[in-house]
Amino acid sequence: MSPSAPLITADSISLQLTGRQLLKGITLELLQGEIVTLIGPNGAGKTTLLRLLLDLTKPSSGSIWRLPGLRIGYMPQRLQIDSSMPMSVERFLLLGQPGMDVAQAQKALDRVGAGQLLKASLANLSGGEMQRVLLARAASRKPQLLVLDEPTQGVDVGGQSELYQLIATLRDELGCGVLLVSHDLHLVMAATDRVLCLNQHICCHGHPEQVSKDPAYLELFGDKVAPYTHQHNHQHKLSGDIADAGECIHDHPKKTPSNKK
Ligand SMILES: Nc1ncnc2c1ncn2[C@@H]1O[C@H](COP(=O)(O)OP(=O)(O)OP(=O)(O)O)[C@@H](O)[C@H]1O
Repeated sequence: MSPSAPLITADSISLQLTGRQLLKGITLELLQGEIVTLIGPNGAGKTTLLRLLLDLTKPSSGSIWRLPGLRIGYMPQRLQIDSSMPMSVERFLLLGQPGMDVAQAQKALDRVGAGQLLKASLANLSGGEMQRVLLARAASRKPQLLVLDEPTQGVDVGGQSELYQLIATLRDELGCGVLLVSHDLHLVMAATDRVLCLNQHICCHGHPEQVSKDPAYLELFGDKVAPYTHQHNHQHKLSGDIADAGECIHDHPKKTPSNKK
């Protein structure tokens, strides 16, 4: 497979659930070896879009193509752990992963700088340790695509930069594509190839450096490299729907959201 072979292609996908339009007209391409970051405000549909791409939910319209036999490593946004049920990190890494042995579990932890945690109890991990263990599990089966839903949740700012650096290193080592959801645009800028800004539809997209000079981007994010605040010049109803019948009043880049430069 060539370094930039398509892994997943979505063509005009939309999703309506219980009468609400959650996603509208999303077209995107995920390529091998590329880190794509999905940003957007709470409730923008980021997790919902991941679920569609992972084939956990079907779109109401549009189509999604996946590379046949695509191996995906998924890191969920949060993991509910019942503290009354003790589970070691080792057991968690082996659980539901047939063919994986303790040596491979150790290697997966070493890869994310958490080798010392093999025998630790999952319930006692710090926020940063837990994110590394989740990342180790997602990356443990040589995925062609890593899908990471807010991988730095609960991690302090210094730890967040380290984690993003680690994700870029994993991409280089595994040669996989990466799709990650993040709220902290300023931190992911350095470790991402392409940004997709989602608010039910794709508001803007492109290479971070190109996008950071793009008037549409500046209109959305301002020109400060500061903690990410999301601003739109269109209104959303309480339901989350766009008030003006789905039409944006800001200009959209003409390119399709692929990495065609
Ligand atoms: N199964 C469902 N049925 C109905 N509505 C849903 C369903 N799943 C999600 N939603 C709604 O879709 C919207 C988008 O949710 P989603 O979790 O995708 O947002 P998000 O961008 O990931 O948000 P956050 O940044 O807060 O994690 C929300 O308003 C949510 O309530």
